[in-house]
Amino acid sequence: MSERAPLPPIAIIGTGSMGGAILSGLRRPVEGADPVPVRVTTRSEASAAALRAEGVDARAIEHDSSANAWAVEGAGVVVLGVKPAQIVDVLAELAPSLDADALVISVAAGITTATMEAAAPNPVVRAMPNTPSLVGRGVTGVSAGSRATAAHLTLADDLFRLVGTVVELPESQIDALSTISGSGPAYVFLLIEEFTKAAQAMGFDEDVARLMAEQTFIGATRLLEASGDDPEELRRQVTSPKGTTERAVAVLQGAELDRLFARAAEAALARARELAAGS
Ligand SMILES: NC(=O)C1=CN([C@@H]2O[C@H](COP(=O)(O)OP(=O)(O)OC[C@H]3O[C@@H](n4cnc5c(N)ncnc54)[C@H](O)[C@@H]3O)[C@@H](O)[C@H]2O)C=CC1
Ligand SMILES: O=C(O)[C@@H]1CCC=N1
Repeated sequence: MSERAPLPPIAIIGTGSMGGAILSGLRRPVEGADPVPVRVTTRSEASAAALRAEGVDARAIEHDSSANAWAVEGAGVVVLGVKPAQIVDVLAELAPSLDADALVISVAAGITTATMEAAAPNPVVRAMPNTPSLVGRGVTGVSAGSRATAAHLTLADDLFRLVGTVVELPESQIDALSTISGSGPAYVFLLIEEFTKAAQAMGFDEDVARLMAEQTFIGATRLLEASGDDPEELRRQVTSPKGTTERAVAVLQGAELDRLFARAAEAALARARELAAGS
């Protein structure tokens, strides 16, 4: 996360929530390191203009139909940040413009390296990041396709290490990782939303309710990180015997919270398989 490995020029095709998070990580200044040259594209001219206003080399396909070809010209790494259903078409369209050794990295849910390899002759890596990459605290699973060498995988690792932690794993586990760390920030934000509503139901104004809910989550996760203790031990420290927390935790466990999380992850996995099948 701290040391920046020298990276070749990078193109990001599709700079929305996830592509934008990766872009922000890449643009964070690192002492003693030159900025990584990055070209990015979006569909709409409005979002490309907003990026240009922040100093990003951005073009929109709506405005310039050759924008994607421009972005990949001379790029050593091409990150595909478009929707899963667009990956094959976008990659096939890009194929004639790609440098032969350019590494293509897709972050799309469900789309396999075999599917990408059928669309372009380049080496491919499949990655599953998450939006905390925006603040350098992402978790990214990476898996190499059949044409990618160890050096290509290292390149993908180096790129995603700039925006957080990287886990190398077999492609058969990428969808499962996605159900936990890829989607996980949404589960956390949902819990904060529900926690806020519970505070409002107790009579607090929305501002105070949000402050209590958000700062409690942030404080608890900082404590988890700083202490190095297990979450179970930290929970025990809050749960006084015969106290108030014990009652609340009993309600949550009585609602089979464990099964609920397992079911949610299974639902996400099933959807990844649908996306892989093109639906
Ligand atoms: N949002 C998330 O937390 C995560 C998303 N992903 C994956 O990232 C990909 C993108 O998802 P989001 O960022 O959420 O979607 P998004 O809708 O925010 O971003 C998609 C971007 O692609 C651009 N775009 C559409 N067609 C294009 C084209 N032909 N050429 C160039 N740009 C084009 C759009 O303008 C937009 O900027 C998906 O494949 C998703 O599975 C992966 C991990 C986490
Ligand atoms: O919801 C999705 O399909 C993407 C993949 C993981 C997080 N967002």
